[in-house]
Parts: sequence; C-alpha cells; structure tokens
Amino acid sequence: MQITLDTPLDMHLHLRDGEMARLVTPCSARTFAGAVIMPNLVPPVTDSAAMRDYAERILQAADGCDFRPYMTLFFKNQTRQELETALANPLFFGLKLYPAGATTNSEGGVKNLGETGTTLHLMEEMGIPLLIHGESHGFVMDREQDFLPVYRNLATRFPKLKISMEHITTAAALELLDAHENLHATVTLQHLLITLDDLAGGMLKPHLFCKPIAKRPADRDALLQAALSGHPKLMFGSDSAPHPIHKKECCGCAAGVFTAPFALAKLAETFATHQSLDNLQAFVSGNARRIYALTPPDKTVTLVDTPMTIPAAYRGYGQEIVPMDAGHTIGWSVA
Ligand SMILES: NC(=O)N[C@@H](CC(=O)O)C(=O)O
Ligand SMILES: [Zn+2]
Ligand SMILES: [Zn+2]
Repeated sequence: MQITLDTPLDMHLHLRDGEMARLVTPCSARTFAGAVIMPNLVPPVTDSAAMRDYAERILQAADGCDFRPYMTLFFKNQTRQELETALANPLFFGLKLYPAGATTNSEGGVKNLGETGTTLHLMEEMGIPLLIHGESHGFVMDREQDFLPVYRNLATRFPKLKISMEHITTAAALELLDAHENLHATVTLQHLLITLDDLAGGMLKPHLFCKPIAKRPADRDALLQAALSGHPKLMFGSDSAPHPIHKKECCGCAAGVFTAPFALAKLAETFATHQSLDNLQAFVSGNARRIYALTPPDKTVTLVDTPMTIPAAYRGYGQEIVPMDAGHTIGWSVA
C-alpha cells in the first residue's frame, strides 16, 4: 500500500533557534511543504523585524528544501501600525496568543484577556488569524475545558475573526468547534494516540509530556474519529516541540514532544489501520489550504507501508533530542 500526499502542512510547529533549529528544521522541511512556526523563542518573536530575521534563519536551516515558514507573532496587544508592518511580509500568517505562564516560554503572554479587544478588532478587520494556546491556570486535566468559554466568547464577539484552537485534547473542544463557524482547530499526533495512562499510568514517560497534557480515552477516541473522518475544520498541527535531552530526563521535565521527522509516516499508518487513508490529504493539507487560502510550494511526499524504526535520538550541532516512541518500529515510512 502507498499514498502520495500533496503539499503536506504542519499547522503548529516549534523550530526553536540556533543549533537546535539547524538540527530540527530539515526534519520538517524534507517532507512538509510548509508549517506554521510558533513564536515562543526567548525572547518571543513580537515584532516584524524579529519575525523577518527568524524566517531568514529558518530558510537557511531548511538547507535547500522547498519549505514555506508561515510566521507568527507572539500576541502583545499589537497596534494597527505593527499589524500593517507584519502584513507587508508575505510570510506573515497570524498572531499566537499565550495566556501568561500557560506553557514553555510563555511568561510574557497575556495576563488580562479583557485588555485584548482593540488588537482583536484590528485583526478581525485586517483578516489576520488568531491562534490560541487555550488553557486556564486551573487543575491540569481541566485547563482546556475551563478555557472553552473564552473561545466561545471570542468567537461570538468577533464573528469575522478566524480563531484556531491550538492542539485540542478534549471531546468538549471538538463539540465547540462545530458550534461556531469562525472556530477552527489543530490536533497533534500524540493526542490522537495516547492518553494520560501512556504518560503517567505506569513508569513516567517524560518524552510524552506536553501541554496540554494527554487526557482520557474518550477524548483521544473522539479526536481520532474526527481526524480519520476528515473533519473539515480540524487540521494537523504536530506541535513538535524539541527540548534537549537534559531538559526532559531530569527533575523538572520541560513540556513538549518531538515527532516531526516521522509524523507523516505515523499518520499514514494510523489512517491505514482504520481504513481512512482517503481522508489523510484533507487532514494534513486540504483543510488548512481551504480555511486559510494557502498556496504552499508544490511538493508531494509518498508514504509506503514499509516499516521504519524511530531512532533512539536525533543528534547534531551539539544537540541531542529523544523523540516520541524512540526505538519503536512503525509500519509506514517515507518512500
Ligand atoms: N506543547 C508543549 O508542551 N510545549 C511547547 C509549547 C506549546 O505549544 O504549548 C513548547 O514550546 O515546548
Ligand atoms: Zn501550546
Ligand atoms: Zn506548541
């Protein structure tokens, strides 16, 4: 069996910077035609000059692969002038809103959602998408569900604003997705496959630890069914989020799961297992292209049911990253 995908897109990706970016960027750029690049560097990418320079470093690191970085700015109540400057860069995609402290490198995020209205109005008027890490500061298993009223409120107050609920992990978020025309969502590979049990039900698995935390079997099953069915508002966003091994295998494990190099192969295996290969194109590209009218570079990738073993670690440029399912064999690979 095999499948050829047109212009695969990763709608939520962390490429980091410096040596780490040099190691991980090709892992995505080899198979994806483009990706939405998250701005949570230290310091975060808040202005157009930083965004332009970061895009340049990413293109350098892509090492000749035809790969479009769809750049985001870290939400900071940007002014009309700042948004106009961003829009002048053809690689600019949208603003990413992090509640302060919700996840890795988000300390500079939004402290008071009540103060975001002016920028959100401008974004609605200018057609700039809003991407949100939607978690409260409540109990860890409830953080996404707690945040759903915020999504509902924003979707209602700004009906023309395209809002993406990033990396959804609950059946409740899927329900909300269907309730508002201007809500869209990304979902990761790991949240289609694992539950909290895989992370913490036995020996603790730091390489499966991310935010939002993996949830219940019923949530995982609902997300998987939605993806397999080619749900038109659900897009693949790996949230591939590399951390050096010493930040994961330690006391105080950083949140983030690294999946970029084999994400498409694992998705093909998953969709094939559930006789849903026909819907993979929509999930990894078609939905995103339609929702955002994207025109990524022409690129196809063929996946075949030839097994591959996920490496124990990815090494280079003085970096070492342990991926999800290190050392496991999966049934599909890139041809
Ligand atoms: N998902 C994660 O657990 N971590 C991401 C940040 C994020 O997407 O929330 C990271 O940058 O490491
Ligand atoms: Zn996030
Ligand atoms: Zn992320």
